[in-house]
Amino acid sequence: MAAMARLFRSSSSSAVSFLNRSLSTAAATELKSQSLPPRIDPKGRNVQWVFLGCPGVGKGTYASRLSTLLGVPHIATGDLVREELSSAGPLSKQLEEIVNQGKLVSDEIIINLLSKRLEVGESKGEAGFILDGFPRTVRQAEILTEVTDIDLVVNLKLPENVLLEKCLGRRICSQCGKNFNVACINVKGENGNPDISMAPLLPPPQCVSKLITRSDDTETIVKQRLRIYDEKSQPVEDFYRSQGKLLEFDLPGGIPESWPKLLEALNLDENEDKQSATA
Ligand SMILES: Nc1ncnc2c1ncn2[C@@H]1O[C@H](COP(=O)(O)OP(=O)(O)O)[C@@H](O)[C@H]1O
Repeated sequence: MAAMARLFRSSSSSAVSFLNRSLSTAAATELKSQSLPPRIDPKGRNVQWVFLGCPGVGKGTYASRLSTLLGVPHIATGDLVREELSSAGPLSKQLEEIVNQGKLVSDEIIINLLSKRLEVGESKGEAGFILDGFPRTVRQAEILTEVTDIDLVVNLKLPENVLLEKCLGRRICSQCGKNFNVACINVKGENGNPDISMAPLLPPPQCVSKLITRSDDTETIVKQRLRIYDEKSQPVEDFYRSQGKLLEFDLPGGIPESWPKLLEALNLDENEDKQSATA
């Protein structure tokens, strides 16, 4: 990640102006040759990963767990948007309208927010990254390809009716920021797919009175976000599939069933990696 931020800056006075320029020109081609070494995890793998998946699939949950395990930052563009939205800055009103209609923020704005986040990370010496919610359009994916090498793209999948229930059950503690889910999901598998059950992820007593629901987690807006995912983000899956970087992962259930299987699919061992990551 520091590599990515440095790469942006090496061609211009700031990462923000670099990324903005790359939206309108093909300037990034020249930069590609200046790539810096990526972050390598203790087992010798690169950790410059992207998490794809529909709203509510659990990208944030699994990306965040993996970021702790591998010692790389979890960067969620949805969080960057929400931070900007609540900051009462110049973009705040505009972002609120877009997000509450379930639409995507413009590539320009999202790249600005991501660049700023990368610069902060660079100043702290961060290396590697797990991106969650970016790229969400083929244009964003193309820009990312110009500025850094992505090693792996994990595509998390759940049936649409489960996604809707999960979004509607999502709750966030306004104090500690942790995510919970009050939905109790039991969905019969269709067309030969297995049944899916997910126990609620309930908050501890100290969070109960502080729970909030995201303003875009209403049925109408979630359905709109799912529709927009199909239209704008599904092609991003194809983009990475054609490069052989896509790992498809059908979530078998909630965290207790899915987490060990995801680690297995990624060829990671929780205990071993924790030890070597901290060695
Ligand atoms: N890469 C992106 N491009 C455009 N808009 C984005 C991007 N990432 C986040 N957003 C905006 O922030 C909102 C919330 O994002 P996120 O928390 O990732 O939600 P979701 O649960 O829909 O995946 C999105 O609906 C969209 O308006």
